[in-house]
Amino acid sequence: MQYSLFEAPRNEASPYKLPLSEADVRYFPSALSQDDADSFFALLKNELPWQQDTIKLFGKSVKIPRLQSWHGDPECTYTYSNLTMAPNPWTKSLSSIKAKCEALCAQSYGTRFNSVLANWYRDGKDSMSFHSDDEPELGMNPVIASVTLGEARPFVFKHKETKEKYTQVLEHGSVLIMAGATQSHYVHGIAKTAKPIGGRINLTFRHLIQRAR
Ligand SMILES: O=C(O)CCC(=O)C(=O)O
Ligand SMILES: [Fe+2]
Repeated sequence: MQYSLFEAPRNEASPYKLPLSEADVRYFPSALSQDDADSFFALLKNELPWQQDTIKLFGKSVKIPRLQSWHGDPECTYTYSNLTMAPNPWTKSLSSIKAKCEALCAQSYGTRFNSVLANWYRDGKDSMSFHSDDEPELGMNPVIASVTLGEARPFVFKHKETKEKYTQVLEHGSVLIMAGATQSHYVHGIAKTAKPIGGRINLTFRHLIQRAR
């Protein structure tokens, strides 16, 4: 059977390009096989040193509504909402998922990642508020690869000027690549839900630029 361009099965070789103006976002629904996604979920859940960090918001200390773990090459210290994190080392699973993301990026961007922020959303009460990944150490127009394991959650983009929203459900084993001017024009986030849902791990692979000391 022949597929027309529009009926082509969604697979790793043909990402879905999100219909967002002034952005470059590609979605690979089954970048990881079901078996790999299942085993990485179980491994990472147990092996990463998850912690609930505290950030300063308007002068007040607040616990973030999820657990996090920051990993990367030794020089990759990261500052996020006044929180400075020294990197934990790469684990075998993280390095192997990183290689997969680099392969997906190879043709269009050639990005090599040197760090990853892991987030553990324990249930529907855990969330991430709207933000852009636009810290100076990410440089202009960063390429960020976001891997989802576990419960699928809606990922919402909101245009900074028009406020227009677009939602992509991020499924188990998927990879979403944000590139180009995406961070300049959009914020993104994961909302809370009252539905009884399971846990989700998200990994955002990043390339940090070293600042001159
Ligand atoms: O959990 C997600 O899908 C989003 C994570 C995210 O935006 C981030 O880590 O910067
Ligand atoms: Fe983000």
